[in-house]
Amino acid sequence: MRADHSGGRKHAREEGEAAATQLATARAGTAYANGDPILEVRDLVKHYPLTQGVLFKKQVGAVKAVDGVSFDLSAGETLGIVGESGCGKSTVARMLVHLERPTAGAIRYKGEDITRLSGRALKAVRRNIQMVFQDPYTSLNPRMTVGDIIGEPYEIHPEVAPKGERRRKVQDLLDVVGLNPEYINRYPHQFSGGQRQRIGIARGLALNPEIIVADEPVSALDVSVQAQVINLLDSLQSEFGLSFVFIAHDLSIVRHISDRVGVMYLGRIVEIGTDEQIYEHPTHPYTQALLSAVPVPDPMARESRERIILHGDVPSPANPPSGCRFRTRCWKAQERCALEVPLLAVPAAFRLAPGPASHDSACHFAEEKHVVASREERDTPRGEGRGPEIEAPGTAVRKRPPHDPEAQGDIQP
Ligand SMILES: Nc1ncnc2c1ncn2[C@@H]1O[C@H](COP(=O)(O)OP(=O)(O)OP(=O)(O)O)[C@@H](O)[C@H]1O
Repeated sequence: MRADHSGGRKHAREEGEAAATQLATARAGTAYANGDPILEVRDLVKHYPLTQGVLFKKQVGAVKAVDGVSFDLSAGETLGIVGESGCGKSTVARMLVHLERPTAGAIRYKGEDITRLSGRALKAVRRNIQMVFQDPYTSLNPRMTVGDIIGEPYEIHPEVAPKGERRRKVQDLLDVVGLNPEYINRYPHQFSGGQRQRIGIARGLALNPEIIVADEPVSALDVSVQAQVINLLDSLQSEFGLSFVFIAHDLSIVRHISDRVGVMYLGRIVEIGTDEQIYEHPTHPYTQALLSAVPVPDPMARESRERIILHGDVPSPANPPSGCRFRTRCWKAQERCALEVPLLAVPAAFRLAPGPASHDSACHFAEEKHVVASREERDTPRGEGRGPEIEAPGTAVRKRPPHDPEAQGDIQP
């Protein structure tokens, strides 16, 4: 059934625009200038103890889920984090939003170490760093209305929206994410997957955060809906000056949205740089292998590229290899790789020759390899080497996401 809400749309839009201005103004006092590091993560570690025994538990080891991760996030930037399942991406995300306490390391927000904050100080910081979860089907409470779900954060932070203003604020947020504000009393099951993720995003925006940590926010969605949600995140970022940590295993999606990309393997970042550096000038063998596996729709480009097949499984994070963790699957591995942990830094070979290959890569034998089509190659017409892209009909980045009448037609009465 197609819901008709055209009458109230213009009014809702005007109100929504005012709301957007209000949200932006509310954050203006604390906003950092674009480019300043808003988040600095240093040597972050999360080890989960492995125990034995029922009555008397004895620690016999640890799952080294995250083992020395460092990166900066600049204001207004999107940092993508990619890697295979189990490499520690979600654990990093959970630590950033204080759902997990790090075993060691530091997270600095605007220069202040927030790692071990508690009580009021933690509450204040948490407001500014919000999370959007992976699965819109399970992350929304089916017994709560959309209005209650989006407005829930106001119970903990009533200073952001006093009781009398909450309904209006939630409606504004619905409008901001492209949903009809009149749907405020509906339940999650009455929405499609993409719409539910919009609801999750609206909840993430409720407290006017500066940083959004999005953990696989589109992995559970259909491809065409993925593009719509990505484009929504893109436009919200420009509108509210948000900084994103965007976690995903799909490299094409990460490229589409990220300014910089960090590649994780077995609890560590092995390579980090701008999207051009990582996708067009990767120097770490693991990044090259990951990129070589990205599906290429164009048959000619597909045939002409080299496919790197990695052998063996990812080792257990409870017992990672010595030295370089990737060495057991790496075709370049030598004795040194078992003995010395490669540092995440610009490799010596590229230090004196600045160029796109000159970026941080944790490999003793870092070497540039052209694996995916460059931007120019991708821009050439199909059939002449055009690479993968994300696009869905009618989803070009807009200043303000419109209500999506097609998707709203999905709503069940
Ligand atoms: N609470 C926990 N106790 C023990 N081990 C855990 C816990 N949470 C995560 N792990 C382990 O830590 C490692 C990293 O998990 P994490 O969920 O961060 O990986 P991921 O890269 O996000 O993978 P996915 O994409 O599948 O979610 C995995 O080996 C996982 O089994």
